[in-house]
Amino acid sequence: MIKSICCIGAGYVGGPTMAVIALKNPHIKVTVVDVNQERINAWNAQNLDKLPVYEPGLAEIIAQMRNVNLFFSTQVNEAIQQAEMIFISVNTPTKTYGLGKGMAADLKYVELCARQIASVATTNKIVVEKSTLPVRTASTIKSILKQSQNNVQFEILSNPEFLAEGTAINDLLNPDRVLIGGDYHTPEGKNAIAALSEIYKNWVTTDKIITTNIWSSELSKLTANAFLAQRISSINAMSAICEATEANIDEVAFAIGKDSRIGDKFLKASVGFGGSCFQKDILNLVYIAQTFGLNEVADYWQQVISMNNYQKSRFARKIVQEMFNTVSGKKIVLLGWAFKKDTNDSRESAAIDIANYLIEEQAELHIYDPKVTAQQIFTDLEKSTTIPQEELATKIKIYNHPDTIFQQAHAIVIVTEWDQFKTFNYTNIKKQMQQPAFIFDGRNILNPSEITQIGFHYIGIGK
Ligand SMILES: NC(=O)C1=CN([C@@H]2O[C@H](COP(=O)(O)OP(=O)(O)OC[C@H]3O[C@@H](n4cnc5c(N)ncnc54)[C@H](O)[C@@H]3O)[C@@H](O)[C@H]2O)C=CC1
Ligand SMILES: O=C(O)[C@H]1O[C@H](OP(=O)(O)OP(=O)(O)OC[C@H]2O[C@@H](n3ccc(=O)[nH]c3=O)[C@H](O)[C@@H]2O)[C@H](O)[C@@H](O)[C@@H]1O
Repeated sequence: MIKSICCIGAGYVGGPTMAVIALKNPHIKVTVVDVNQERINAWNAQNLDKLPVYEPGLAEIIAQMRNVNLFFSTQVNEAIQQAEMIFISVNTPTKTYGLGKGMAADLKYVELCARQIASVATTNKIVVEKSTLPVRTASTIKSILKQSQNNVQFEILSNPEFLAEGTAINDLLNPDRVLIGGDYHTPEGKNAIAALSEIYKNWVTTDKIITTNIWSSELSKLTANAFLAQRISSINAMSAICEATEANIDEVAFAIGKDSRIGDKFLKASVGFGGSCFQKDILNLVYIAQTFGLNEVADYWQQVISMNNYQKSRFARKIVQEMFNTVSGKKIVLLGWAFKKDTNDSRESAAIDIANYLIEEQAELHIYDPKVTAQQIFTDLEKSTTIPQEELATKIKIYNHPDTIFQQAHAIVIVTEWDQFKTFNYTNIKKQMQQPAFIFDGRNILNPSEITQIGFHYIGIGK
C-alpha cells in the first residue's frame, strides 16, 4: 500500500487534486512541490484568502489537512526521494517558439520533471502523468527515466484530470470517472494500476475507475476536451443564426437538450469559451493530426477554435455597432474578468479579447471581478496589447467593489456569469448611467424583459 505521494506542480490541478487525495487518504503523506516559491508560500499562508487558487470548498480542506498529511514545499528533490508515487502536474502550455510554435504542447516542464526524477530517485517509483499530454508522451518519459544510473525501476501511468475550475472540489469528490492508463499486460504494470486504484477507491466506486492502455488514456483526455469545446462552438454558431432569424438560442438549447442522445449540459451560448485548456488542447490535437498527415481531421478540429474566435469578435463588434458605431470616449463597465464564475483564473478569458477590442475603439473601460486581482487584470491586458503601459493605465480603471462603478456609464458588458451580477439592483444602476443605457449580456444571465422594462437597451447572445 502506498504511504507517500509527491506531486510536482502546485497549480490549479496539483493543489486541489492533492488536497482531496490527502483528505480521503489520511494514511498517505502527500507533498505538493513547486519551483515557484511565491506560490508555495501562498499555499502555506495562514490567511486562507491568500491561497493561490480560489475554488469553492478548497480553503476548508486545506485548513483541515495542511501540515497533517498534506504539505506544500519547494524541496523537490527531497519529496521525489521520499515518495513511492510521483504525480507530474506541471503546466503544458502551447509552444511559443520553434517547431510546432502556436500549436504543439510545450513539454519542456514535463521533460525537466522526468530528468529530475531520473537523477534523484534511489528507490522504485510509480510515475503518474496528471498533466494533459499529447498521445505517446509516456514513451518520452519512459526513455528519459531509463537513463537513470541508480538501478531503479519506474512504472508509468496516465491519470488525466477531468475537473473543471469553479467546481473542482465537487468534481474531485464526485467524479464521473477516474481514468487510469497503464501497461496492463505486465505484472509490474498491473500492480501500479492497482496501487493507484486503491487510492481512488477510498471514495470513488469501482465501476467509475476505468483502466485502458496508456495511449488511449492520453488521447481520451484530449478527446474529452475537444468534444466539450465543440459543443460550445456548435451552440455559439447557432446563436449567430438565432440573431439573424428571431429564434432564441436558450429555447433552442432547451429543446435539443431534451433529446437524451444530446443531453442538456454544456449548451450555454456565451461570449466564447476561455480557460487555459480548451484552446491549448485542441491546438495540440490539430498538431498531432497534422503530424500524422491527417489534414482533414486537423481542419475539422481547427474549426472549433475558429468559431470561438469568431464568437468573441462578433460580440465585441456588436457592442460598437449597437452604440451608434462608436465607443470612443464612452465609459463602458466590464462585469467579470475570470474565464468563468467561481474561479480567480483569467487565462485565455474572453474578457481579454473583448477589452482589447474596446480599448482599440478608444473606450474607457471600468472593470470589476469579484476574485481576479487588479494586478492580474492589468498584466493580462499588458501582455496582450501593443499599447504602452502608461497609456494603458489611462484607459482602464479596475475596481475592488462595484459600488461606484456605474456612475455616468454608457454601457454594461457582462463577460463572466458571476451569480452576484444577477442580483444587482438594475433599477438603481440605470438611474446612475448615461441614457440610453445599454446592457450587453454575454452570458444570458439576465431576464431580457425585466431589464428592458427598467428601460435598458438589452442585447444578449443569440436572441
Ligand atoms: N487548470 C485546469 O483546470 C486543468 C488543467 N489540466 C492540466 O493539468 C496541467 C497543469 O495545469 P494547471 O494546474 O492549470 O497549471 P498551473 O500553471 O496552474 O500549475 C503548474 C505548476 O507547475 C509548476 N512547475 C512547472 N515546472 C516545474 C518543475 N520542473 N518543477 C516543479 N514545479 C514546476 C509551475 O511553477 C506551476 O506552479 C496542464 O497540463 C493542464 O492542461 C487538466 C485538467 C484541468
Ligand atoms: O482540461 C481542463 O482544463 C478542463 O477543461 C474544462 O474545464 P474548465 O476549462 O475549467 O471549465 P469549463 O466549465 O469547461 O468551461 C470552459 C469555458 O467554456 C465556457 N462554457 C462552458 C459551458 C457552456 O455551456 N458554455 C460555455 O461558454 C465557460 O464559460 C468557460 O469559459 C473541462 O470542462 C474539464 O473537464 C477539463 O478537465
